[in-house]
Amino acid sequence: MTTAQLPVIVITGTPGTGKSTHAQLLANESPIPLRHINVGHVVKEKGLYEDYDEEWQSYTVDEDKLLDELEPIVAQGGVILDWHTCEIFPERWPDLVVVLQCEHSQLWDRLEKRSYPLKKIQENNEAEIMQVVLEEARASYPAEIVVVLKSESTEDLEANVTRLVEWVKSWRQERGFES
Ligand SMILES: Nc1ncnc2c1ncn2[C@@H]1O[C@H](COP(=O)(O)OP(=O)(O)O)[C@@H](O)[C@H]1O
Repeated sequence: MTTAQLPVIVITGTPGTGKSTHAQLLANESPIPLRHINVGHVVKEKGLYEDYDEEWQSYTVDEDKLLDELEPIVAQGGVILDWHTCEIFPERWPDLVVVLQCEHSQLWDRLEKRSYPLKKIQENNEAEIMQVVLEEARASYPAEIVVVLKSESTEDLEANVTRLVEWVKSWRQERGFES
């Protein structure tokens, strides 16, 4: 947990479940400044990977370099870490871990629109059915900070972000910070 006056929120879930959409809307609607960090973009922009697999269209991330890059940013608080995996983040980092879920045939359609290779769509779809990311989150963080939210419609998105904004406010109030 950060000692900063602003929380650290991880938004995770299988690719396509809506992490970036949620993180951006939360950053826009939060009453206090929250910086949306798309971790995948940081990996690419800063070259924090060992390899790129053409066939799977995915990067093998250099986890040590990535953690070194993120540590000072996270230490300031007020960040939303948006990534499809969360287990590499140290347990002390997040105040809240949001796992987004989406019905798998809808997820398939979303991934198809991204022109992912078929096997990458299949792999992600199976991971969603098997709740791989949720298992990872539960294995890595205390149960009380892990929240599962459905992300299948605009109504879900809006309700989830409203709920997260309320959580941010109460997190600040509980610690005696003005909101
Ligand atoms: N709750 C939702 N309802 C409808 N469409 C959504 C929802 N969440 C995400 N989407 C759509 O699904 C696609 C993938 O969303 P994105 O936020 O990029 O996912 P991720 O960051 O998890 O890969 C986008 O086209 C987005 O508009």
